[in-house]
Amino acid sequence: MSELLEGPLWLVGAGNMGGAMLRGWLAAGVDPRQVIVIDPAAKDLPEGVIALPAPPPDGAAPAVLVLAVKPQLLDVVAPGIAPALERETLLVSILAGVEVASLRQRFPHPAGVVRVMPNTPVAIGKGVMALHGSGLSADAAALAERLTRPLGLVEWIEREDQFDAVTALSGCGPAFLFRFIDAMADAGAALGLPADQAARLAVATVEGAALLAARSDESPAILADRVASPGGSTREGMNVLDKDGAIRDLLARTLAASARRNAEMAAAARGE
Ligand SMILES: NC(=O)C1=CN([C@@H]2O[C@H](COP(=O)(O)OP(=O)(O)OC[C@H]3O[C@@H](n4cnc5c(N)ncnc54)[C@H](O)[C@@H]3O)[C@@H](O)[C@H]2O)C=CC1
Ligand SMILES: O=C(O)[C@@H]1CCC=N1
Repeated sequence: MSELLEGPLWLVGAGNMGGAMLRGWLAAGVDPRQVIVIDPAAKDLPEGVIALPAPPPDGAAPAVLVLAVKPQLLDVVAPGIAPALERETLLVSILAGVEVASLRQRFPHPAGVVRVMPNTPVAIGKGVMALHGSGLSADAAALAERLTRPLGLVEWIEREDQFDAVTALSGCGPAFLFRFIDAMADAGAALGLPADQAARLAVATVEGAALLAARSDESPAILADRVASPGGSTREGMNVLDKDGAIRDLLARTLAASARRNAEMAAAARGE
């Protein structure tokens, strides 16, 4: 048994996000034999992890149940899983837009429920995990922390109604940044660089800038000013990004669209 986990963890759905969390946990020292993946189509599972198409027939409940299927599949998986859980099982859901009340409706036994909004960099321990708990004992909250800390930054979110915003910012955020990296690389190639070299430069520039921002006491605005010498070339470029609030407006509309979609998924899970 690892120190992270004292009983079995069932992972329902081991696709892009569930699989990334699983790799993060194993890298953090979880014993693969403590994990049961319940996913009829799981691919490329790490060695030692038990994979089953349905809950194990022995009737033993898991210590932790992690729900990681598409939100639209909630009502497909819940009837098969819910009866196998007990009051002490910690229910962890990463389903975008599915509220605690909607989870409790489908999974009535667990006392403690945690909504987690992760992102894919958890696979390398550099993720962001936003947590919102309901009915958590001190032990259950500590278990949720132990499980998420090795995967990256953990932030507890007081109000569940802030989850759509968190999802848009840090849950969806990696995809927006990957688009930004591609667009920067394409722009460099359009100026005459070989495409593969432009791609390497773009990734390394974003990596370095993000690490510098993370480690610096200065705000990103100050760090940007440090790059932009007065009358120099950075200022000319930033003038394009800043014209009429172009980049702020673009990101405000991008996050608002994602948050809106989350709210729609929440309504669907409420049966509206
Ligand atoms: N991909 C991401 O970056 C993030 C995803 N999420 C949430 O994670 C959840 C999963 O998303 P992804 O991993 O991207 O989707 P995915 O499609 O990659 O993975 C879903 C997995 O569920 C499995 N599955 C399908 N039917 C099943 C069933 N009846 N029983 C058990 N497993 C079944 C599939 O085989 C697949 O492996 C979603 O609810 C999403 O909102 C949350 C944060 C970030
Ligand atoms: O696209 C989605 O619905 C999920 C939520 C956050 C990232 N992926």
